[in-house]
Amino acid sequence: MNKLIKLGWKETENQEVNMEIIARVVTVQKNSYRVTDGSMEYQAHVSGRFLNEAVSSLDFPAVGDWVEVQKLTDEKKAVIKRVLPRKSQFVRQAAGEVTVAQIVAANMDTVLIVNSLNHDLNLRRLERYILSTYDSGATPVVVLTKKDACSQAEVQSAIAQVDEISIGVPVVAVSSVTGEGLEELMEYLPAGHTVALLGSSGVGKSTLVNTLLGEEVQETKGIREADSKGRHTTTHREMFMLPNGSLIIDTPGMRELQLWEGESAMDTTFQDVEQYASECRFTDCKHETEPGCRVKEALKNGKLTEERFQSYLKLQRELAYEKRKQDQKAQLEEKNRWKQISKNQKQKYKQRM
Ligand SMILES: Nc1nc2c(ncn2[C@@H]2O[C@H](COP(=O)(O)OP(=O)(O)OP(=O)(O)O)[C@@H](O)[C@H]2O)c(=O)[nH]1
Ligand SMILES: [Zn+2]
Repeated sequence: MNKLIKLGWKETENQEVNMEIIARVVTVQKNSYRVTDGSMEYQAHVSGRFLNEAVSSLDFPAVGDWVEVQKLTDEKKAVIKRVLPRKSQFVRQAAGEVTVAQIVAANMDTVLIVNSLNHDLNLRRLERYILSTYDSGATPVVVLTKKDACSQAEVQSAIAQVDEISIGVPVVAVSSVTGEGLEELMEYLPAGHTVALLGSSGVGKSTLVNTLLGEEVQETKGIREADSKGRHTTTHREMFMLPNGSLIIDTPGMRELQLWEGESAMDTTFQDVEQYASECRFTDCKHETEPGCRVKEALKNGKLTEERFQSYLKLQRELAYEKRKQDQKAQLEEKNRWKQISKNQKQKYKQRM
């Protein structure tokens, strides 16, 4: 039981389960998983019954999940019978011919939203990441990296800009080169806390993780093992423990969340829903109770799944939020412009007198 707490288990949750059969998913491969019970790692598969009863891709285990297993200790194998209810989850719409929703991280307490100080600070994207984090059920912390590459004035200006849009969200500036800010960051990553990383390519996520891990643990990140054809493949570890006992989730899927953004996502990812919506009787149809709603019709006859419709609505909400923000900013700029004009006028007036 103590072992599970070390893995991030919270005593207050899931009280009625038998601790002896609980494990946590650390890596997801194609159809198999690596799970740990705190003493040992197992290669795991879902049970036949699980496969039969699974309704959606969201039912399958994800990195960070707590699962009920049957262990075959001698063979270091396990069968996954059930996924315990998630405390938080990040869902990604994997675009392709058929769009499947995919959980890229589960049961994280905190999400580190990583941005680089020496690149353009994309505040819109940052807002979106903050929103997605709240939506996921976790708490966001904004991390601004590469502090060493910036002047103090630049750092302060960036923090001020971020503070303005991320009311109440902690902002920490760090450098993986000098180690500045890392101690402060660790305050948000106490032992037993599960943390996921979110941020665009190149902002310094890997470097940060490696710095926090310290050299001697670094090599656990890629375990080399032989696949079925005897080739050596590198298994990328997706969840690992920092020396202080906090757990870090860093999955490729989390990294790709960045691709799933903006209006273009609405067009490409939800083309089908947009098509239905364009055929609704009313152009401003909310797809709720309106007559002649093609979206409701598609939901009814199964052409559109409820799950997909909900993702669509979520993205729409995000875009609407963004637009509102942009409008507010435009209004503010307009106001400031008039303020300036009237100030100039006043000055002219004074000079005349
Ligand atoms: N000056 C400076 N450079 C850094 C720092 N952290 C990372 N870098 C550099 O930034 C570049 C990108 O760092 P990565 O850690 O690979 O970035 P990432 O976010 O993991 O990128 P992906 O793996 O593509 O998602 C590398 O060249 C790092 O050496 C830092 O604190 N200071
Ligand atoms: Zn409609």
